[in-house]
Amino acid sequence: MDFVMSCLSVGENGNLSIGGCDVAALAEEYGTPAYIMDEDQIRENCRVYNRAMQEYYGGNGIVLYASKALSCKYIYRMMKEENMGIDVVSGGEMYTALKAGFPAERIYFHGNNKTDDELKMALENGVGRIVVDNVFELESLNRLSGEMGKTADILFRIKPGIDAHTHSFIRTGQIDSKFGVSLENGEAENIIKMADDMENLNVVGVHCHIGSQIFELEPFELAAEKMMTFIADLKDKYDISIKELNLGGGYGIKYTEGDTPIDYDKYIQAVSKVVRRISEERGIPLPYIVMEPGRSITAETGLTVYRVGAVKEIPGVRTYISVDGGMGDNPRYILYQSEYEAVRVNNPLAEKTVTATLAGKCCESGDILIKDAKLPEIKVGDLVAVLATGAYNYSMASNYNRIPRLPIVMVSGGKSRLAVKRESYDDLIANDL
Ligand SMILES: Cc1ncc(COP(=O)(O)O)c(C=O)c1O
Ligand SMILES: N[C@@H](CCCC[NH3+])C(=O)O
Repeated sequence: MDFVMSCLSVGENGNLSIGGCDVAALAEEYGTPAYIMDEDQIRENCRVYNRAMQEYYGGNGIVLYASKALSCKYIYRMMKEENMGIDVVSGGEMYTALKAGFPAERIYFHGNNKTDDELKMALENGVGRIVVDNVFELESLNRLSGEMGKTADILFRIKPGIDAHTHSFIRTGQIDSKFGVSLENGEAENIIKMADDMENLNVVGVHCHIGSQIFELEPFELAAEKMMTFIADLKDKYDISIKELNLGGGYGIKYTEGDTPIDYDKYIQAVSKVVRRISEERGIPLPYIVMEPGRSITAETGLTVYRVGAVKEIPGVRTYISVDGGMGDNPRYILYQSEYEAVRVNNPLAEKTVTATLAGKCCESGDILIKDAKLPEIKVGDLVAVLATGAYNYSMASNYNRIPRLPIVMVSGGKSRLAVKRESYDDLIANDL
């Protein structure tokens, strides 16, 4: 039996090990609960994408890390070192990246309701691209750019009308979505024509993102086909040249044994064939390609280690194993009924003889990490690791019940260090007046 995360192994002492570090020793050193991430694996994932960009597009493009998956200064510094760009979706993410010294020109600013202050911040700092979502934003951006004496390089977020098979909350490419303008009814075409006449804006590209945790090739190929056709139509009809095509992220990862992600390399190869074919057929130059993977860069590189505080067997009904974290550090079950796998830190490959629900410590019945998890015998005091929590956990964490947020421990080559400190009770009251 294997782990769902390839960076895990079993150490000589029989404990779970990540990036050459004993998880029990890390739990001792940094306390529980804690996120533990394999830095080398994050870097390798970036390199897989950068190599694919080189191989299939001859390097004519950029890979952005969609930093909503996990945003902190440490990771932005890593992304800079790995020659990645980043996607930010709020003033807060942008601020964090800039404070980490991330180069502004490699930042793409997304969002369906950017405030004037956020747009000004992007313009002031020379953020590389602003991905415009709607006509109101377009007008604000043109006005603000004029007032500030700047020209903004923009892309448009477009709904290509593709319904990828994933949880309805994380689908974004279909017509009924709050994100972007739609291809179908001429909305996209109209807004681009409008922007083309605006003095302070430079229309550089188009963007789509069809959803997240997608396991199929076809929706990506279809999106690329629709977007390339749209680019060619704009050229034919209005002589508008779109130089940049941003195809978003969304590649699925392995949370449980049942998940069957495709090699990222294969997605990129398949999509590049579509892009090249339409470029030839329609006689338009190959656009500069942008990709925005988030989850697939960090999810499988991280785990969350918890300590068990209570085991409650309700005869004939269910057994609850309660740990010292929960929906505050991982809200994905309560939001999407997401599935995870957990292992006992000691002897993690022991036979799974127990079915029990791994519950959090929040005052909420739905505060569950894994419903009916398959586990080995677990007793109070044991350490349990929930796997593949490296994306959309820390970044979606809350202080519900005034529980301090967890630290992020990075491991690399058998050594560990803190990327984010554990919040203290004083941090919790720091803004209380
Ligand atoms: C615009 C945009 N780009 C990229 C991503 C990253 O998606 P994923 O983490 O699924 O790769 C998202 C999130 O779904 C997004 O909204
Ligand atoms: N936050 C989501 C995905 C949304 C992606 C952002 N558009 C998750 O945890 O799966």
